[in-house]
Amino acid sequence: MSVHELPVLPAVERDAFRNAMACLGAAVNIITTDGPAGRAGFTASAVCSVTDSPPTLLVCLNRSASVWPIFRDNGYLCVNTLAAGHEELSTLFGGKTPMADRFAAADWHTLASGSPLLDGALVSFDCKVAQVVSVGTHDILFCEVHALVRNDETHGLAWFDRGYHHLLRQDAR
Ligand SMILES: NC(=O)C1=CN([C@@H]2O[C@H](COP(=O)(O)OP(=O)(O)OC[C@H]3O[C@@H](n4cnc5c(N)ncnc54)[C@H](O)[C@@H]3O)[C@@H](O)[C@H]2O)C=CC1
Ligand SMILES: Cc1cc2nc3c(=O)[nH]c(=O)nc-3n(C[C@H](O)[C@H](O)[C@H](O)COP(=O)(O)O)c2cc1C
Repeated sequence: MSVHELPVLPAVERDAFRNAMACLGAAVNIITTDGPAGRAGFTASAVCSVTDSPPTLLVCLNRSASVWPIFRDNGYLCVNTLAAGHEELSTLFGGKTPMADRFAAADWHTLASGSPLLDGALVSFDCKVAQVVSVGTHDILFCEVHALVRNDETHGLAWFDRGYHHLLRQDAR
């Protein structure tokens, strides 16, 4: 049997990787949870669809974030995709602000899972965390979607080139 030698590839610097990732436009989301471990929320652009059967999305959360143990212990969360105009809220949930101040800046409803739904979000996904996989510094939370709330009147918000950009719906252009 022949042994196939795998190529040894060079490492990419962390900053070069981040500069490259800044070229990828992404939706901006506030991920929330509330339960026995308490209430928490953080801004995340590392969110994407995994499969529609069962409806599942993933959220990548840095294990060094202050909110990490709260999400680990509650096991339920809501992905609130931000709309145009939510830039300040996104920055507030982007770190280093006390949790009470983050939540005081907007209006919320409680979902079946107990997680806070952001009033005026473009769309909200109420989820149960079905599986967690650790890769490097982050946990990948695979989230089964159990309820949806859409707000079809608002425009979208994207994070691109380290700044916010409004995404207008077709009929508004
Ligand atoms: N996946 C993540 O954990 C992300 C974290 N952030 C955090 O938000 C702050 C501002 O970010 P930017 O202004 O976009 O500038 P930045 O230079 O820190 O990041 C540029 C891009 O690299 C990626 N990135 C940043 N930190 C990462 C991490 N720890 N792991 C994996 N990918 C990462 C993201 O795609 C980000 O948009 C930073 O503290 C950054 O660490 C931002 C986006 C994603
Ligand atoms: C635009 C933006 C996108 C972010 N995306 C992520 C992400 O996908 N995953 C993540 O772990 N942190 C992300 N962060 C950083 C977290 O929001 C931040 O670490 C979190 O609020 C916890 O901060 P704390 O430890 O000060 O509480 C992002 C920040 C910003 C401003």
